[in-house]
Amino acid sequence: MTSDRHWVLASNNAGKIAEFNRLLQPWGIEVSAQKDLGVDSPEETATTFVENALIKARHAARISGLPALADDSGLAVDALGGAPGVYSARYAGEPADDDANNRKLLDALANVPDAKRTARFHCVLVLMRSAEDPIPMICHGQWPGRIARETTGGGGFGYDPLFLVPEDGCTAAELPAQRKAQVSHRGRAMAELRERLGDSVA
Ligand SMILES: O=P(O)(O)OP(=O)(O)OP(=O)(O)OC[C@H]1O[C@@H](n2cnc3c(O)ncnc32)[C@H](O)[C@@H]1O
Ligand SMILES: [Mg+2]
Repeated sequence: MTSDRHWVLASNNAGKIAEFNRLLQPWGIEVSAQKDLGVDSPEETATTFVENALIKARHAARISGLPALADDSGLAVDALGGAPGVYSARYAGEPADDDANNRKLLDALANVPDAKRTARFHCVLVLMRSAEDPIPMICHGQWPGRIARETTGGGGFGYDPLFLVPEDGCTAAELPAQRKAQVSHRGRAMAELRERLGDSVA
């Protein structure tokens, strides 16, 4: 297990970084966002969340010399055969634009009835103790929900304003940050990581 108390967070997404800072706060580990350590974003060339997360973690660990935590995540919509999936960030093209992605998703689902608008967020986390770590720790969280017919709410990021959370009766963008951190795909993956790290974190 890692004993290093300073990790690099291998993400450039401000929304994710805020969620990780909240989730990691009780762990007693200092976490730096990769850009604060001069680490750029690698190209996400793979077709799986797992491989893209490995690419991000390995790149950040190599350049920073620190243990690296990466998240590759996305929205899988059943009526679209799992799209946008690993391409969620660039669904409407590059550079990534959350509003354009949400508009494209609404257009794609325009003729899909409510009962068939089911979807889930996936989050794959990778923790690499070093760039050469031969046994990266890989955790997966999922969050089932439904795609709304219009955007609602100002919190979160990405597809949150379109993602209806059945138990809460609102979109993810309307949830308090603390609640999203508990129940989301990212929160669930982090809970798995926390459990597997056991006594090696506070
Ligand atoms: O690669 P990094 O730098 O971490 O940032 P990114 O935004 O490019 O991250 P991904 O490649 O993992 O793409 C994930 C996309 O999936 C969507 N997404 C993931 N988690 C989400 C969440 O909690 N709420 C809303 N949308 C989310 C959102 O569009 C993200 O841009
Ligand atoms: Mg990305």
